[in-house]
Amino acid sequence: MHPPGPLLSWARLAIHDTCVGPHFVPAGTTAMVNMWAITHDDKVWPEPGKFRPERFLEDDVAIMGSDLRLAPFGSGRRVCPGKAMGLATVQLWLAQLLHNFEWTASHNHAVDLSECLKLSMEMKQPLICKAFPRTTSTNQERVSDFGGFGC
Ligand code: HEM
Repeated sequence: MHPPGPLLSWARLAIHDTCVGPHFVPAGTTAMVNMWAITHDDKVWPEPGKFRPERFLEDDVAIMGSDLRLAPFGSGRRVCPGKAMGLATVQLWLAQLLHNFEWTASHNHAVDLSECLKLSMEMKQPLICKAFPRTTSTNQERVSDFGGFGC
């Protein structure tokens, strides 16, 4: 829903006249896929602005490129060749962070999911949260305020 690369692909050049749905695309046209617009279109995703991860339990959506409602790695012959590695790496980071720390929002900084469009999609406001190690006996010792990246 928040594609890290909002403009999915680098520019593509139509080398022949062609049609995409009802749209005629003449040869020589440069085109880009705006994945951000697709994932924020309420005709495609009900209430796209809401953080509702359970939507993926209700509707099984393939993310490897065969379902164009959500294709963070692109699709077709130029699909990301690192998609399996990317998924495994992100899942490993996330699992390790959740396994080793308990996370809470910072009292002083509310979670703000606003986005800032750059070459990649960044958070407008840094995500500030507190991490408590799960391994300490009290489990209450504050380790750090973790500041994510923002614009
Ligand atoms: C979460 C991690 C990743 C995301 C979200 C991602 C996303 C993307 C996207 C959207 C494209 C453009 C696809 C298109 O044009 O249709 C792409 C292309 C590409 N990615 Fe990734 N990628 C990730 C990880 C990786 C990794 C780990 C590697 C290599 C080890 C990699 C290598 C490439 C290459 C070489 C291309 C260009 C493919 C081509 O133009 O033929 N990516 N990636």
